[in-house]
Amino acid sequence: MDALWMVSPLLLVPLLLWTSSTFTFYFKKFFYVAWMMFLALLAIPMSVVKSGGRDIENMRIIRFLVRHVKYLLGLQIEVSGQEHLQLQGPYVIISNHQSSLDVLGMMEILPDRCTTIAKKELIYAGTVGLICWLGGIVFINRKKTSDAKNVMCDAAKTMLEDQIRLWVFPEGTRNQQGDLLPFKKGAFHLAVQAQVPIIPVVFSSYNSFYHRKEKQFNSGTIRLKILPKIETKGMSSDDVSSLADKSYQVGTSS
Ligand SMILES: CCCCCCCCCCCCCCC(=O)SCCNC(=O)CCNC(=O)[C@H](O)C(C)(C)COP(=O)(O)OP(=O)(O)OC[C@H]1O[C@@H](n2cnc3c(N)ncnc32)[C@H](O)[C@@H]1OP(=O)(O)O
Ligand SMILES: CCCCCCCC/C=C\CCCCCCCC(=O)OC[C@@H](O)COP(=O)(O)O
Repeated sequence: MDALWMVSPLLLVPLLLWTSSTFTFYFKKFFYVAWMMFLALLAIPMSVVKSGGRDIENMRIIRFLVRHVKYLLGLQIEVSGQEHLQLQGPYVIISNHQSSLDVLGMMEILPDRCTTIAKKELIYAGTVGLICWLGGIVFINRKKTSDAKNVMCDAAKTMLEDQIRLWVFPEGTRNQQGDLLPFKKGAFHLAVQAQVPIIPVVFSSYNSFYHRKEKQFNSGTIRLKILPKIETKGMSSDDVSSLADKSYQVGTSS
């Protein structure tokens, strides 16, 4: 009987851990990274067999493999305005950026022949880095604006030559404050240089289920709103600032 009194509190420890929201936060975060690394490990040989190397068509494999992950994390994704993505040819998608969880929403609506611009550090993220490279993700060095600009100028040409769509996070970094950081200009130069439309996508705030600082990661719903295109035909580099301002207004009012 004495032994039972001693063991019972010990048995409570894992139970308390399991129900603690901090434990759930770390568990889900760890699981998310580990599972994405595992999925990337599957996607690498599939991509090499399908395309023989770096090819935007590999994004189809990534999209297919990632779509179930939301269920494993207790998340639902609701999409509105899907019709705005039904455009022929290249375009630039811009969206707000809260967390690495944005990848789930991105893969929910990612059109064919669409890849993204990412910080170059991502390429070192193990299997995830390698599959990003195989998926044609365009890596930029944010610390060297001139390098980043050159890469994006080349991307504008490739978009037209290879009929590619690009997803850019114009805030340039993650932001969980529920507002929009000032927009960087790269996405707008890109769209103007390629003379292609911009399609804004707004992710709803994750604050109702996910808080990095407070270590909370509950079940919840991500709402993705795809907005009508913003034309850039006939615009020049002189119009980039006003285009960025207009896109920012559209984003904040949606
Ligand atoms: C199976 C499992 C698989 C799992 C794999 C899942 C794969 C999914 C991966 C998802 C990855 C998501 C990654 C997201 C990120 O990494 S976000 C961070 C990286 N992205 C960005 O930073 C994009 C936004 N940033 C920009 O566009 C910037 O403008 C940048 C080009 C980087 C330059 O930075 P900076 O100097 O800080 O910005 P400014 O905007 O102030 O620009 C300075 C001046 O340069 C002019 N400029 C900018 N770009 C251009 C250009 N392309 N051409 C000409 N000129 C340009 C700009 O106008 C400024 O000059 P002025 O002040 O206007 O005179
Ligand atoms: C060698 C092992 C290294 C392990 C690293 C794990 C990498 C993460 C793995 C899986 C996560 C799922 C896909 C992640 C892709 C999302 C990338 C992302 O969101 O990058 C943040 C970037 O936009 C802005 O960066 P900052 O906010 O400026 O900082």
